[in-house]
Amino acid sequence: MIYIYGAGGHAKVVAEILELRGLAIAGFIDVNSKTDTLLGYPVYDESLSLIGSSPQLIIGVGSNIIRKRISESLTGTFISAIHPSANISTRSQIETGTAVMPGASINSDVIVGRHCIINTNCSIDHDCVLGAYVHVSPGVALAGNVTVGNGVHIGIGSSIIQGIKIGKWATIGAGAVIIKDVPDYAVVVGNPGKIIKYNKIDEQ
Ligand SMILES: CC(=O)SCCNC(=O)CCNC(=O)[C@H](O)C(C)(C)COP(=O)(O)OP(=O)(O)OC[C@H]1O[C@@H](n2cnc3c(N)ncnc32)[C@H](O)[C@@H]1OP(=O)(O)O
Repeated sequence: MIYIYGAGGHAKVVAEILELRGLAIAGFIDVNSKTDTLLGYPVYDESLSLIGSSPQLIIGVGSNIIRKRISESLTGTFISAIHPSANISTRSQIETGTAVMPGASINSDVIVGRHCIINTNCSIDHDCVLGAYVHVSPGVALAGNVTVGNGVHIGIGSSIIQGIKIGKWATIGAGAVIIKDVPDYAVVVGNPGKIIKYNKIDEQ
């Protein structure tokens, strides 16, 4: 039985992937939840230590920094959730805790780190390397050999040309076109992408 940490919209999508995979869901865990059930499963507000000593779980929270903090505070066996319609090269590698949404394509020799979100209908082309806690939003296109640091959010519908390096905890705005490397923590918007500010992230 698998617990999904979080009980918002992203958690619902993760739950439906697990259902399609035939995996049994024990319920959701969310200390801030306003409901007792979600999608017909119980929502618990107690800590995992009360539920079991070594549960299977996946973090269904959209915020990259919150996924990082939760993953570091929990003990258990993290699993991945890969939608059956995702096209994933057998030569690519997806680390534990990562969710891959419907229609996502991941081509040859890609590495995707732990606790990432590879969202609906995005494409990640050959030889890309993504760190941990990355969110690739719906409809994003990463060309070949793109490197993405830990905690990066790549906004919906954006495009990154081949060989680009995106620094850790950077944000790429919705619809941006990235043709130059992006420094750590930078927030980049537009076509061509320009830095508008820097994220202030406490990584601890
Ligand atoms: C299934 C799902 O829902 S997955 C979630 C998908 N969601 C996304 O991809 C969201 C991506 N987020 C964005 O694009 C955001 O607008 C961000 C993160 C880039 C910026 O957000 P904020 O920090 O709140 O910045 P804010 O809204 O104050 O905008 C700052 C300036 O940048 C401009 N700007 C913001 N986003 C963009 C964008 N995507 N493209 C062009 N310009 C933009 C604003 O117009 C504003 O300009 P101004 O100062 O001239 O008025």
